[in-house]
Amino acid sequence: MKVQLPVHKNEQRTGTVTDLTYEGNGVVKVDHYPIFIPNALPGEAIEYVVTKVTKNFAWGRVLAWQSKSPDRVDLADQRYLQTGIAPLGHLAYPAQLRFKQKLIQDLLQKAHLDLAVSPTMGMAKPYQYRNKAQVPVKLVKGQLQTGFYRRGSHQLVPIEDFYIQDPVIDQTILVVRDALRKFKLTPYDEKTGKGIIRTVMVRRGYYSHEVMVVLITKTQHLPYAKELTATIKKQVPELKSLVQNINSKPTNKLLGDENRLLWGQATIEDRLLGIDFKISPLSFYQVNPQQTERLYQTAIDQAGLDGRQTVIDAYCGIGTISLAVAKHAKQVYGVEIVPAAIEDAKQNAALNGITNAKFVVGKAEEQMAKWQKAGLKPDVLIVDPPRKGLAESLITAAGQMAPKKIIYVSCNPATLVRDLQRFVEQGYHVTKPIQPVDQFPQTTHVESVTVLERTQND
Ligand SMILES: C[S@@+](CC[C@H](N)C(=O)[O-])C[C@H]1O[C@@H](n2cnc3c(N)ncnc32)[C@H](O)[C@@H]1O
Repeated sequence: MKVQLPVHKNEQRTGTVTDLTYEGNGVVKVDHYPIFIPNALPGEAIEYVVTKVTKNFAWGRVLAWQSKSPDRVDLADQRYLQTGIAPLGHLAYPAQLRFKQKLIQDLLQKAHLDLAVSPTMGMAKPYQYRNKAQVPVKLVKGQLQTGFYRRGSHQLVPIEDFYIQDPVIDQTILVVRDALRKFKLTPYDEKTGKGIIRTVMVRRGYYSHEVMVVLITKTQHLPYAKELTATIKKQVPELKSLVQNINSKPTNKLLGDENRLLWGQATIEDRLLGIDFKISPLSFYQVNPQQTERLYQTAIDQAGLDGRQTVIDAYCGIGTISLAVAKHAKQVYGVEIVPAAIEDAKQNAALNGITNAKFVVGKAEEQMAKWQKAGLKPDVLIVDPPRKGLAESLITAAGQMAPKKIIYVSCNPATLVRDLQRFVEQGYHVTKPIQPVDQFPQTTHVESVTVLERTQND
């Protein structure tokens, strides 16, 4: 039987936006049927056209505004919305912070969890914060360009000012782009498999100001390598490392496994929470150092350490939290699935003279069960999982290990709320308002810190 839908494709309608989705799209409802409309904000009356219809929802595009939200800001460049560089760039920053707080509140309410959420900790300057850029290189109208892909496509939109990146990184990308043009290096073409340059990656230490440039190539051979090096070195005074990374596979994966040092050092250094880190082209490193410090400091403060505790840092990555915690704990154990990250964590521990942090490669859920069987009794468990949240077996093992406190650093409120319900079943309860911290201003990402304590002592 054909379902009668309340709207049809290409229909022009008027409506009032009632909500903003977790992806930053406005929502207009027709008889409870939602239509998602980019660049439309709650409270706005709009004329729109329906662009796509499915059984449960539709998509639309704004044709005109009859009234605009007081929270709307005129984004100077619409390309930031089109590419997804700044999907909330049209929303005033205080409203972005409220949006992130409300997103967690709404999910808690849906799950019937009566918990408080503090106002989101924001940045004084919520742009130009990223310490790393990865920009594709493509031929556009016959000219080599750097920029960003249009949302949901591989169509390059040329961009010079990336708005949320350190401006020195933006300038460095232009130097590299112009050097590639000068020596007529060809961008890699996904369709034909021909061409040389795939992506340019630039990192700059927030405290150290050291710059690393990585040219990701399809081919082993990089023509004019000497000339490119000399040009980039001359025009980027803070350059410390210039690397060619070879990625010859037809893949969406950004980096290949092979690095060739073209000039300078193989790594750059920066600091986080007073700890020095060496960063190589393949290392994971947090992209908003200022807010990472606030996020992790919040987590560490909540752990209430006085030098006597044993702490587990599950999903420890390169050990940022573990190493910062080590100063305030008796012993720290970190587990992480990526071997290279654990290598970095060990090296960073040595670099900083930290001897009370042990790092293990493995799945956190399996390692937790092993530690539990071996009789490890942590006082505090810190978890900082990827978006999919915690494995149920980890929560069970945590329940059996019975740490007094669990600090949950989350980058996805939906899985956070699911996991909080499971922790309640394991005898834990949330003792403080959940603290959102804005790690990615102008985007829809929501990070937060939650403190759980054991309900009954056993
Ligand atoms: C949000 S990051 C944590 C970053 C870390 N706190 C840092 O500062 O480097 C999540 C980490 O979990 C790791 N991971 C993903 N699944 C895992 C698993 N099953 N067990 C252990 N680690 C895992 C990822 O490789 C990633 O490093």
